[in-house]
Amino acid sequence: MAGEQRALMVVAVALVDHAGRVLMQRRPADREHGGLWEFPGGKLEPGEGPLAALVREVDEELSIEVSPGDCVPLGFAANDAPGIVAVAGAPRRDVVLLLYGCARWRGEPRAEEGAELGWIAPDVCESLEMPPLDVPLARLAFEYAQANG
Ligand SMILES: Nc1nc2c([nH]c(=O)n2[C@@H]2O[C@H](COP(=O)(O)OP(=O)(O)OP(=O)(O)O)[C@@H](O)[C@H]2O)c(=O)[nH]1
Repeated sequence: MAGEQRALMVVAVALVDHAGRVLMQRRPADREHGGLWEFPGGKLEPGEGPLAALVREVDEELSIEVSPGDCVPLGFAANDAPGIVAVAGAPRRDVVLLLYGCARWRGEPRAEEGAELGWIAPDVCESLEMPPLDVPLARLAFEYAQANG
């Protein structure tokens, strides 16, 4: 329906290496959720499907190439679920975050300007501060990393 308010759809990837670590990105300090560690990704553009958005976002944010066939849906999180606590100062809106796992890519991941990248081991994950929807998805990411790293 015209003018209907829909949830913001965001797609993200858990890239895993052979040591079972997961690539995470620290958001630039001056942005929403600044300083928090998240799975790389971003918003779907109008008319775009989640896999197309994922391929585009990893190219833009990490300068790497992934094939849709190498990306496995791991799960999703939405902020109307019980237990999801918004970060102070973040706008109130419905967001759905779709997480994919991926163990194959071309190129060397590079951080975009102002961001930082880290290969995160499972034992370090607990100590990272993340945006609310990335928190429940981290468990799925590390399970995938353990099975596919
Ligand atoms: N990963 C993640 N993103 C969230 C959560 N909650 C929430 O509002 N978002 C928002 O979802 C959007 C993700 O898209 P994005 O990564 O392309 O956004 P951005 O601010 O980096 O880039 P932009 O300049 O395109 O807006 C951001 O506006 C982010 O703040 C969450 O819990 N996890």
